[in-house]
Amino acid sequence: MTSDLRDRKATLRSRLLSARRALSPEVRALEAAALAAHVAALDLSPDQTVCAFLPVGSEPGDASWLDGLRCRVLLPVVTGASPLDWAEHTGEVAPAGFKLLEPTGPRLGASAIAGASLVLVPALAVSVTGVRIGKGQGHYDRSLPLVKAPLVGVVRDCEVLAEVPGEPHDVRMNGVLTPSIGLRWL
Ligand SMILES: Nc1nc2c(c(=O)[nH]1)N(C=O)[C@@H](CNc1ccc(C(=O)N[C@@H](CCC(=O)O)C(=O)O)cc1)CN2
Ligand SMILES: Nc1ncnc2c1ncn2[C@@H]1O[C@H](COP(=O)(O)OP(=O)(O)OP(=O)(O)O)[C@@H](O)[C@H]1O
Repeated sequence: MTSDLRDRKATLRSRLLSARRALSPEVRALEAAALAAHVAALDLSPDQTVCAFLPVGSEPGDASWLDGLRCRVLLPVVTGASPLDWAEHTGEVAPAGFKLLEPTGPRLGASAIAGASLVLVPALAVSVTGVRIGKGQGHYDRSLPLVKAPLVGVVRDCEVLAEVPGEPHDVRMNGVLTPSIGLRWL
């Protein structure tokens, strides 16, 4: 990666994170309720698997959307600089690195993501052409090449941008899920 691209990504990340942290608890609660309603309206059957995530910190949404999915939900587990591991969402979580809450159940292995019908991907922003920028550790970048199902970036409405600096390893999102609009295919 060129230093110019690295700088542009770092500047964009810090701008997006500052804006996220400035949001009031009231706005966050309204967004979380809206996202939970949107995922509850997705037409998933109980035998389908969705890879989702448990929002933390200033991320849009909260734990309530996981139950609204009404199917088998897998949550990510960080295992260092390798693809993410996965475990089933049962409601039991424990604090983990990066201020995350991770599921405590049996680890299913990195390949579990390949069996998902849909992957909801945390992002700081997604461009209108599907380029995603995340927290900068490459965790999802290393896992998404294993997926054949649709990839949906979960962001705020103002985080769907005209352009996001991308690299060859960035796997494009097929859609975005935002609090005001819900699921939009790109
Ligand atoms: N909820 C959630 N789970 C996730 C991710 C994510 O982005 N969100 N990940 C995506 O790859 C993986 C974990 N990777 C992460 C990498 C860096 C940071 C991080 O820098 N956290 C900051 C706080 C950022 C904030 O306020 O939003 C910190 O620890 O200070 C978090 C997660 C897997 N699980
Ligand atoms: N498929 C991959 N295999 C190995 N390393 C990778 C892969 N994809 C990305 N990386 C490395 O991960 C680091 C972070 O990448 P990038 O800046 O694109 O993060 P990001 O997409 O914002 O983060 P994340 O995926 O954690 O949300 C970079 O150093 C990059 O080289």
